[in-house]
Amino acid sequence: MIRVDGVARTFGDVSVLDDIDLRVDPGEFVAVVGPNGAGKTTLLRTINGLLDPDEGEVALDGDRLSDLSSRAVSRRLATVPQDTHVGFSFRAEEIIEMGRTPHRSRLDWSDDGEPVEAALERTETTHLRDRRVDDLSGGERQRVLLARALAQEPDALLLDEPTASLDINHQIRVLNLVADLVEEGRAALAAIHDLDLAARFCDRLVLLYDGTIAARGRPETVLRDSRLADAFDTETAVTHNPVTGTPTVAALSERPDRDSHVHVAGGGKPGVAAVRSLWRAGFEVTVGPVPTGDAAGELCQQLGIEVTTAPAFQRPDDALEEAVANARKADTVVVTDGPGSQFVAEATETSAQVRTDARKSVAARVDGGQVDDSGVALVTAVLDQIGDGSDSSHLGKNTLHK
Ligand SMILES: Nc1ncnc2c1ncn2[C@@H]1O[C@H](COP(=O)(O)OP(=O)(O)OP(=O)(O)O)[C@@H](O)[C@H]1O
Repeated sequence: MIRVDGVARTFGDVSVLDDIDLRVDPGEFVAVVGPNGAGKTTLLRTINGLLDPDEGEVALDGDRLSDLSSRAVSRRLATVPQDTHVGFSFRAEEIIEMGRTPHRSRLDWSDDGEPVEAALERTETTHLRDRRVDDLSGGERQRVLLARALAQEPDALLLDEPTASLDINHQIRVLNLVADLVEEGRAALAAIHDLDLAARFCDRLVLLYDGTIAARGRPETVLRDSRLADAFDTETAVTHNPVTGTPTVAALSERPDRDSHVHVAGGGKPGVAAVRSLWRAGFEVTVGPVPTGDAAGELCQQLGIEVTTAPAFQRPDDALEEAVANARKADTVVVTDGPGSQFVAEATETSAQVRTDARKSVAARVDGGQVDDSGVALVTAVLDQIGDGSDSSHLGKNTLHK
């Protein structure tokens, strides 16, 4: 088990890690995620003893790292580094045999070779055993270093970007292998840039940002945490991969900042198209009511947009009241011909308050409620409606679909 207690580390006067607490139990695969320079490698190097923390301590199976010899640490913990350059022209098999060093006594260098054979097999590198490591591709070298870590027969694994040089097939194979090793009772901590892979294979994510752990927990929770956008300095949308069923994250390009609020009435395909284009164009958007489980409602949840929902085929009294309140606050209301829109249309058409308060009335009935794929016509109509024609002229597919 890996335990990190109150670890701090500075380089010069720059604090890279500050009061980090972390625990990885046997049978757990944890990913450290975070932007470039967040301190992921520094954290891993502090855990394997290559760097001393300025404050705090690291323990392996309850023993303080500072009390263990480097051989003792290497018997418990193996590292697959980010930089796979070895520096000497060894054969792959010789590199993997180095993983046995912590287990050999100084006098007896005999070894049954079984762990090396097993490591070659599990990492599918047997065919590379006689090749010189500096002739191998980056991905092949990365698998050889994973094999060296396995030959070490550790209880815990540290992996720094283990899939960085791997093709999509080997990414999955290597992470499946790590997941299998974890299921056999090891603990694994990996710095992983690819949030989708981290979410798919790891039990927990730890978001490292600004020297501290900004969020931690199950992948779905961390990836939906608002601090993810701060950490990566970009808005993100989290959806579910229909094949793996695990979260997938899209970084979104910067939205223009428009100080206008649009309420969208109606879900389904027209609602999705309207929400997507208005959101991308930078409006504050509210939506509703839409039927429970509606695609527009799901999109809103992924984008963090306020949406009111109600069971289909029922008059959505409470949801309608809320939606009309949002429509009343909005600068304009877009009524699409998606499900649920008729209620707001009725309410806004009969509500003098909505008509007068929101500059309001029902604003954009673009193409009879249909929204074209690019959304340009809709966004232009909304800008015209609220008297903000300033930059509608350059709105094009690219602006809206980045
Ligand atoms: N030996 C060092 N001397 C000075 N600064 C260092 C040293 N090692 C790391 N740093 C700095 O510490 C910060 C964290 O680096 P680190 O490599 O841990 O980040 P990372 O999260 O692994 O980044 P990446 O995702 O780019 O691999 C960076 O600003 C880096 O420049």
